[in-house]
Amino acid sequence: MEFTKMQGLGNDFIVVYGEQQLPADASALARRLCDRHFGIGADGLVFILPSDKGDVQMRIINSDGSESEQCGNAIRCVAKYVYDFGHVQREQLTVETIGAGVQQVVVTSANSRAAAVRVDMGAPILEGLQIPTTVNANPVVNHPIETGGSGYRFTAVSMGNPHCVIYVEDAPSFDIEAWGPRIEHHPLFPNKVNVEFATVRSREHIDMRVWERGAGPTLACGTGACATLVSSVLNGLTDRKAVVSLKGGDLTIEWNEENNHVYMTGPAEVVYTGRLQL
Ligand SMILES: N[C@@H](CCC[C@H](N)C(=O)O)C(=O)O
Repeated sequence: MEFTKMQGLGNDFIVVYGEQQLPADASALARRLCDRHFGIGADGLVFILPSDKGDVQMRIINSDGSESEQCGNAIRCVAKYVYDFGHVQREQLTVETIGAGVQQVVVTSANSRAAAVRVDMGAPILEGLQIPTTVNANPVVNHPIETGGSGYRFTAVSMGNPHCVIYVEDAPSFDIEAWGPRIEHHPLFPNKVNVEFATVRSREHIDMRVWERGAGPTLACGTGACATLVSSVLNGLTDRKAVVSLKGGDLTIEWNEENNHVYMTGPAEVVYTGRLQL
């Protein structure tokens, strides 16, 4: 099986193209291949599959073997893959996802390669039970969460996958390893949750660190950056367009007032291509 190692702001994926459907052993394969010592090493295993609704379908399996409904950094990698390798020779293309429908993607190219990718990530889901959280409110903003006496407050947003945004004094130095896993598995979130720890620096700039459901600490999370911007607008902390700075770099996120859609712009890179001995 051929694969391509790709990354978006250091959120890294093993990308497989050419399968007709998700392999039955995709979960076990992800656990094995994503292992950083005994496998290739990645945050997730991504399959680019045929689609009858868009140009391609994306399926993303986290490094723990669980499937996610959506992944912002992987969508940009998928767009770059199909554009750079000539599978879709258009700068505007569509990617079908499990949790967020068909997404419109625009590639900006340089020397016939995708240099930046802008994704219409669709409308955020703000209704508590749909996110899902057990909090029956719409939206779920600045809600208390008790975990080991922490007394944090969170805002919940789904971008197709669930997110819990918590504001802290200094996100870059925050101990996400201590708090991330407790909140990921908290009973408030029946499908578990991705956890974003954010610090608003100005109305156009947010620092964020992420603990991902099924993957742990990663260098960046596209859907997490979108959820953080939406949360920051709901809390009156930022304007509707801001740069979200992650450990792996910056994403520009905009929540459009007219159509309610969230737009994410950022890079994607090919690291290398290889062949798997299965
Ligand atoms: N890194 C991703 C999100 C990947 C899936 C996530 N761990 C989940 O389980 O929902 C992104 O860039 O959005």
